[in-house]
Amino acid sequence: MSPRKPLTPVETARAALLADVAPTPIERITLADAPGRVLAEDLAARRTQPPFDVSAMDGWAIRAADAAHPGAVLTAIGEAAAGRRAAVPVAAGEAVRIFTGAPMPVGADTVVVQEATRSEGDRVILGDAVTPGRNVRRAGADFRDGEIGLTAGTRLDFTNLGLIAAMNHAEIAVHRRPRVAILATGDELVAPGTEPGPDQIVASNGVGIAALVAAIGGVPVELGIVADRLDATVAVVTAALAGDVDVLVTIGGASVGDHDHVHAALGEAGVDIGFWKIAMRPGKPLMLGRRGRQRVIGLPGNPAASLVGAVVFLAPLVRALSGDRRPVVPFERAIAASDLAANDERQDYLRGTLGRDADGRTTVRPVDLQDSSLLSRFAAADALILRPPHAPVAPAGSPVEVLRLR
Ligand SMILES: Nc1nc2c(c(=O)[nH]1)N[C@H]1C(S)=C(S)[C@@H](COP(=O)(O)OP(=O)(O)OC[C@H]3O[C@@H](n4cnc5c(N)ncnc54)[C@H](O)[C@@H]3O)O[C@H]1N2
Ligand code: MOO
Repeated sequence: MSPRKPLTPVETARAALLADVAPTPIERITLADAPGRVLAEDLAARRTQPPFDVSAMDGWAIRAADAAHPGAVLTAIGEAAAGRRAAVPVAAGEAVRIFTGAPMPVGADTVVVQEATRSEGDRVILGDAVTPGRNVRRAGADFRDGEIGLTAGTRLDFTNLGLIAAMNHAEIAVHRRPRVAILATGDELVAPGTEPGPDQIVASNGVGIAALVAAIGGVPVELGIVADRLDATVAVVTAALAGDVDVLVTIGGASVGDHDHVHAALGEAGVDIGFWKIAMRPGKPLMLGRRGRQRVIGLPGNPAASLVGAVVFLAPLVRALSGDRRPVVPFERAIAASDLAANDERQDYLRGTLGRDADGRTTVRPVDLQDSSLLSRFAAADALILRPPHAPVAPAGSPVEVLRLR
């Protein structure tokens, strides 16, 4: 046997995967369809907000100079409400009844909250002296006409869609959702809900991968299960790549056994495999390839290897194809709640559960069993704990890097 080729470091493989991703073509959508999508253009305000000075409170619009002394008495001359400005300007000694969101009347510069006043007929009696400009929101305080409010590459959600609406865009340009075909391979697999034969199991990885793809804004395209035969695998892969998919994900058959045909099948289907065998655990036999603008990710069959491979490679790829300029979600700091063993040359992604210590710091504890076949332990985890290659023992209490799964 030939000596073993060194495994490719995760970061090397991922950098190559993401280096020249061209985002999918642009389409225009309404704001109702926008959550989870990524803006494909810089978006400028089509108006100034607020468009005029507005009152921040219910009260009286006055000239501050009239309230330089406590107990000043003014004459009420009209009303201004949100959507309806006062008909008359405010002159010295006058006040306009005003409500939150109403345009400031001409002549007035300050709003006195109603709780600080008393009125008798058309007389308004003020309390303490007021600060000029108080309770007035200036025109343009939020944004001005022509200003860029959001830049291309921004992922759209509840925090920024209101801004787009307020800037008066009803439609926006986004990148089309990346289409991700998902193909399971293996004679042992049957679809969920069917009765497995004596030596079979239920295919489960594709379900989780489809859910991940959908959650990050892609469109999963289920291709079902192909048998462990080279000709059948070549046929399905070729047909899949002839379709309108941006990414093909295969599951299983990635290793070196006599029934692992994916590497050969991808080659026969014209896929150029740039990487096979990554220095990671789980997920070592993972493949990264391309055919023209289409990308192929060959995930290993063990469930945790499939899902971790999808988190580490597929999710950033789908985000990058969507136009997201920060496709790799950074790990965050947590405190190990138990001792972590020293690591070998494969970057480890331990399944773990998050918690909090007495000081309010985020803690993480590996689940009891880390075998890559265990779906129950993956479902129990809410984070991956990163153990870099050759990391020394990390005693309980040491800082570690984690990635939240939910
Ligand atoms: N001699 C070696 N053997 C193995 C190596 C190695 O380096 N040398 N690597 C091991 C590692 S690491 C992994 S991971 C597995 C991956 O193997 P494959 O990608 O070829 O996966 P399969 O053999 O097809 O399946 C492995 C396991 O996963 C189950 N499976 C497959 N697909 C699904 C699915 N869609 N849903 C649920 N479960 C699935 C399958 O039944 C097997 O039990 O190789 C090691 N071997
Ligand atoms: O990727 Mo394999 O599941 O590490 O054992």
